[in-house]
Amino acid sequence: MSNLDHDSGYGGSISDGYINDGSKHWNPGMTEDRYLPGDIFEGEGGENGKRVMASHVHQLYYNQNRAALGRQITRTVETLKALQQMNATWPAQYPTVRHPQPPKPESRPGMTHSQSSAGGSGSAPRQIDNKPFRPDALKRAATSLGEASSAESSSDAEQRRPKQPKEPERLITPEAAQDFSVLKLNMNVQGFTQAEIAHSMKKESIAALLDGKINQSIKHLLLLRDRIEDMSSKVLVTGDLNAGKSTFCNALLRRKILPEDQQPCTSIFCEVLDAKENGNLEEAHAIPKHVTYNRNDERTYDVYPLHELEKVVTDDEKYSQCKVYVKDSRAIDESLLNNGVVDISLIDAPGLNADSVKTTGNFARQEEIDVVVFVVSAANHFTLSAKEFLLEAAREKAYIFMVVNGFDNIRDKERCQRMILGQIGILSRTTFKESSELVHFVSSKAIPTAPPTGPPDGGGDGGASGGSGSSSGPSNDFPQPDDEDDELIGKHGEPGSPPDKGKGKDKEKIEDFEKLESSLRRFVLEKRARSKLAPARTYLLNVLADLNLLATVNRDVAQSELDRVVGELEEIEPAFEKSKQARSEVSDDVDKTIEDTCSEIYRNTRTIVTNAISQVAETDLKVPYSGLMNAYQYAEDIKMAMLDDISSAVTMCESQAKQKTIGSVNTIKSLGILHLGNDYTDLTFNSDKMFRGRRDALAREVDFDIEIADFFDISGLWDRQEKVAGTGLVISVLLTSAYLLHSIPHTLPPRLSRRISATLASTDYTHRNSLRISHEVRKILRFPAETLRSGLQASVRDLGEQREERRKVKRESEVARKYFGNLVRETAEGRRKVEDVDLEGAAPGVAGGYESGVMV
Ligand SMILES: Nc1nc2c(ncn2[C@@H]2O[C@H](COP(=O)(O)OP(=O)(O)OP(=O)(O)O)[C@@H](O)[C@H]2O)c(=O)[nH]1
Repeated sequence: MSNLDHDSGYGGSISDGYINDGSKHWNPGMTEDRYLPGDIFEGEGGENGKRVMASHVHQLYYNQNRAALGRQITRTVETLKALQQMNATWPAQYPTVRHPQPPKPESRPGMTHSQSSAGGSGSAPRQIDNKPFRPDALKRAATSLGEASSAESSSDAEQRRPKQPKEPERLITPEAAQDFSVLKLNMNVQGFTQAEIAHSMKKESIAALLDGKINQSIKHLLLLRDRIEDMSSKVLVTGDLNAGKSTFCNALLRRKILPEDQQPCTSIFCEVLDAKENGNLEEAHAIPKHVTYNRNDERTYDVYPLHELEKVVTDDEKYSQCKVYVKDSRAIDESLLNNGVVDISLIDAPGLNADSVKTTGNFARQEEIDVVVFVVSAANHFTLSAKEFLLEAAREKAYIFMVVNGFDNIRDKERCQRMILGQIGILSRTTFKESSELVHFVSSKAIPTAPPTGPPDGGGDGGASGGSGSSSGPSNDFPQPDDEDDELIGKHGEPGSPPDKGKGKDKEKIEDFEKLESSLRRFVLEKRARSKLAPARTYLLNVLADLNLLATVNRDVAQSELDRVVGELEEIEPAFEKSKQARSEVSDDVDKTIEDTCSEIYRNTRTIVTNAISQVAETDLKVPYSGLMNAYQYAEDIKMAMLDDISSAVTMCESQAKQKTIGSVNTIKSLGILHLGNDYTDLTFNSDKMFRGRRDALAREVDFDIEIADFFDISGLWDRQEKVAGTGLVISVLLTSAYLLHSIPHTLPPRLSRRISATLASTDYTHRNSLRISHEVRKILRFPAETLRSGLQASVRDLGEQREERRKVKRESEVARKYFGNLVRETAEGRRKVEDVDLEGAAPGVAGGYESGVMV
């Protein structure tokens, strides 16, 4: 305060000589702040000087607070926008879950973990280490409370976390959702709690809802910023019918702008604004009912000159309200409208009665109304409507500025004060407590006013002479009191006589009114601080608390996700490598199995068929020889028997190949089961179907006619010829013939066998059949081999995809954990800053100043 005594607080000291001539001008270029009342230096030690100083300091604090809140709003909007982006890539969890709170041993239920996994792997994982690898199925978080009843600290909970990656932990309580105020999601489904609905919803849907909430919040914050940056303040003047509201407004303006009448006349809301807001043009804009006013659009109002205002204010049929632009050329330290600090507008409301009390109550509740001034007639006290209004308004606006008007009419002033203050005590305790600042007993009519059209008379110096304004002197037109106890000056028997003639008394009234004015000014400034800054402060505190909770939960969720995927990766990585190795090893094994099987079958078939062909002559074919007559048939039979023998050798080879194939199919199958487990697709293999397509048409192939030569062993014949040489020709012929006929069963088979063998050799029969059989086996084995190979391939691919997906989740979770970790810090920091914005006890010498009634 000692500094303040010497320093304006705006960066320039008094000795800078800005305004040391005491001139009542302000210098807008000097600082950002606009309020610099000229009488700031008048009597430094005087009460007025201190009051002015105090409001000066108040303004300084106001600007500091306003700037701090404005900065925080900007920062919070940026934070929300960043959260929206984050939410798009990493859908934020809506905390129906409670993150581990600092331990509250008495009440806290044991925590149960559940999760919603971001997993979502597209395909089933494969077997790892011969045991099926099955990450847990996706789950949404579910409400679960209190399995264990004993208390548990966060670090206990931390330690309790299983080493193996299981479900990431979520600590669920539906109450956490209740902790939200601004970002609370509106999920109303009858019969379900918010938490239940949240749990049943997809993460993305919740993220989308949250996104909407964030948008709303950003919009609201921007409105709040506009509001705190708005330099205007609206003062609603209301009160009973004929209490003198219009007269009071005129007195504040020092001009008779609003029509005053003995009878109730104001029937619409009249807002009086500085003409500067209307291009310095004095006029009234009457706004027809159901039209939204836009000063720049003349279609939205009718223009009236000020002296015709009466026509407008009484016409509640056509108009709903009117804006009255007036010039207020009083000095900034005197003028309420043009005060150099805020653009104040006065709203003269229609008098209260049973019909209007609701409308006015609603009007007063509007956000833009910073201050409510209640005008009550000193003679009439509070009517029923007044009481109803005040009780209702007290709920919204703790303090009401009370103007007890027509005090000039009261003879026993002390008694009147006592009675009215008593009533105020009942109607608004808070106002009563600050009554020295908030309750003023004045005579508005005693304040000199200039006519609506004429120039303002320039302020209260001497203009109060005779107690009359330039256009309307005090009169006895003030309503007569109902209360018999009230004693009115100029009452019965003195019609028309002024209530007070003494010049000294008028001066007193003017002083009282001026006191009211400076109180009102302080009150407007302070209330403005509350009504403009408090909503921003409260909202910021709420939104930052919500963000902090959201961030804390999501940081924990991100950490859990991270733990989970890191654990899963520890299993997947080696499984993936193993699976890749298995793929190539098994592929080689299978190739080898097929190759070995086929070559063995080829070799085996070749040996057997070759043997069969070469040995067919020695085989007992069991074909009876029934003499020469049937020799030809015999030869045919022998030939067929030989071919059958060879065919059955081939058939035997085929069935051996079948057996071999079954064995190899089983080998491949066991390889599949070994490496793919249950994911191995087993094919049904029916060996009976093998070798059915191509019948061995051997008989057709060996299609030669039996020749005579086949029956004779020529070389044997020549041997014989030698032996029988010397015997007679006939005997010789006979013997030879007999020998030939006799030797047919011996000579025919080798002969036929040779021919068959030669024919088969010429068609490469053995090789062809061996090849055919081994080819068929290869063809059969290729199926399970291919299935196994593609199974292994799929396993590698799946594990690779799983690995990639987990890696992605890991990366995202790391980003999210970091982001939300920062957000936790940022929002806590932001909240502290906003908490530091102290709107209650702001300016020293102002806050609490009402208590004593003197600003110190
Ligand atoms: N004696 C005396 N008369 C006053 C005072 N203030 C207002 N009046 C008179 O009271 C009557 C009503 O004043 P208005 O200002 O029209 O009252 P109001 O509350 O605006 O009336 P409505 O808006 O119509 O309800 C007028 O005749 C004023 O001259 C005052 O301080 N003393």
